[in-house]
Amino acid sequence: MASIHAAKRALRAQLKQRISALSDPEKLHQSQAVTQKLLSHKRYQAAQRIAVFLNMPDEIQTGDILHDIFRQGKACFIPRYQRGSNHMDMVRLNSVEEIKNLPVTSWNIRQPGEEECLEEALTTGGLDLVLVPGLGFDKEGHRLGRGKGYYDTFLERCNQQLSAKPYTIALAFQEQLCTSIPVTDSDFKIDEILFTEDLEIENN
Ligand SMILES: Nc1nc2c(c(=O)[nH]1)N(C=O)[C@@H](CNc1ccc(C(=O)N[C@@H](CCC(=O)O)C(=O)O)cc1)CN2
Ligand SMILES: Nc1ncnc2c1ncn2[C@@H]1O[C@H](COP(=O)(O)OP(=O)(O)OP(=O)(O)O)[C@@H](O)[C@H]1O
Ligand SMILES: [Mg+2]
Repeated sequence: MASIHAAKRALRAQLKQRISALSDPEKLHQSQAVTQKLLSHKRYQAAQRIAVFLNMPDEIQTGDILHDIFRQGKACFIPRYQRGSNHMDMVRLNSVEEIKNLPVTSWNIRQPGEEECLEEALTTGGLDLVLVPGLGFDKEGHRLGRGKGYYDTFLERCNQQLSAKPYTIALAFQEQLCTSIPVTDSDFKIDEILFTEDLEIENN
């Protein structure tokens, strides 16, 4: 167990370095390719309720996806995590314009303030699709996140509370593909990972 945590920590550091070496044009190019793949994906097109993250600088850029979700009239939910725990809710975002008015957390992520009373995906009809961020992925659908367990815990709650569990798609730069990711029992397997090139991975 301790060695898995150490292996995860080492791989996280390595992946952060690898991603930070990508230039802005390269990140933009890969983000556009992944976005195109997602927008033409059957699961995306059929989904009415979608959870999407507001990307950090080292993640696939989700701006065009957010615009498309609203253009298509789908319901959009974004993470609101609680610092110091592994609790995260997916809360309703009503328009793309709202994003720029959201406060920035100490980890530099835009998200609604805790005092705001917002529609929560899990109590108002669940989710059809969860777009999942992460630092690294392997072909089995294993995922390495940022080490706080927010998505693992959230997806576990989806399974407990929802009759239909959401489909999960991770969005990643090619550089985030690893030969294998060390995992424990609480790590959730992602249904599918979208990369730039012809490397898509399906796990069902
Ligand atoms: N765009 C985006 N939003 C997201 C996530 C994500 O991975 N991406 N999350 C997915 O979980 C949640 C936030 N989780 C996070 C977990 C760790 C760090 C982070 O930067 N940690 C520092 C070290 C923190 C510390 O130990 O004090 C670091 O990595 O340098 C950021 C976000 C919810 N929102
Ligand atoms: N379903 C769960 N319930 C309770 N604790 C969990 C759950 N999943 C993970 N954790 C705990 O969260 C911590 C971080 O887990 P892990 O190292 O897998 O993070 P991660 O998957 O990289 O992060 P994230 O999911 O936030 O992107 C671990 O201590 C783990 O035991
Ligand atoms: Mg995990």
